[in-house]
Amino acid sequence: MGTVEAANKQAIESTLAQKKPKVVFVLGGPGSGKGTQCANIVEHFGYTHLSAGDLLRAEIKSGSENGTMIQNMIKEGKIVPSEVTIKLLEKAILENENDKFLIDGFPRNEENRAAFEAVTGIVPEFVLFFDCPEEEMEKRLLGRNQGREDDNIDTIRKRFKVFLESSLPVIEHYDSKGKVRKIDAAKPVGEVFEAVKALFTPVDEKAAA
Ligand SMILES: Nc1ncnc2c1ncn2[C@@H]1O[C@H](COP(=O)(O)OP(=O)(O)OP(=O)(O)O)[C@@H](O)[C@H]1O
Ligand SMILES: Nc1ccn([C@@H]2O[C@H](COP(=O)(O)O)[C@@H](O)[C@H]2O)c(=O)n1
Ligand SMILES: [Mg+2]
Repeated sequence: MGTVEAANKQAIESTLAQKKPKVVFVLGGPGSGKGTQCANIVEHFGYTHLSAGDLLRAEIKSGSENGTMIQNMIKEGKIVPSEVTIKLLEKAILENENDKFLIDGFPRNEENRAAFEAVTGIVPEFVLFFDCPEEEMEKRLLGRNQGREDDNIDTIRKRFKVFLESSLPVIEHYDSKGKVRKIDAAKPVGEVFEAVKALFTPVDEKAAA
């Protein structure tokens, strides 16, 4: 890394440390409904939604030098190196005036988790975990129809394997710290959101209701 690049990196990290954003990680298997529920949380609770997958897909579209590498990784259901994804997340947090963020689909593996913590110093308020059987997730992904290159049966199977082998251990890590809020995501969208709402509604409002 050159001197200017290193100075820029340091400036971003110190600005981020001053901003002290409130972060909720939103995790769950592919197709468990993370994006769907994040949209509801944004509408009701004023968070900003940052999907790591969406940021990576936008990076491909922008024609960035990492675009081809990211596209190949996504096609194979593999996890992009942390430095790439963290840089995109840092930029998105700093460019937004909000101070509370839903970070969807990140951290996806131990490397993501440890690097994000080391680089940003941000510890999540809690981790929202959408628990859903594979059979249901597969059905949802095959019916999603959003033109995603990774929504085909071969890549879906690879994504499930990566979720089990690399992402579940991250959820277990946060569970051991008492940070995981597990939601039954196999239910209809409205019922899932009722369970989500209870987690975001301040305790005093719940008492008054
Ligand atoms: N509770 C639900 N019941 C039935 N269908 C759902 C439910 N939640 C989401 N869906 C549908 O399932 C598909 C996947 O949902 P969504 O994109 O929110 O999942 P995701 O967890 O963000 O997936 P990915 O990890 O691939 O980004 C979408 O077509 C969505 O409309
Ligand atoms: N932390 C992450 C998040 C995502 N990816 C890659 O993007 C793909 C799609 O992610 P979605 O959350 O939108 O499903 C995912 O399969 C990975 O290839 C990543 O590398 N790191
Ligand atoms: Mg999504």
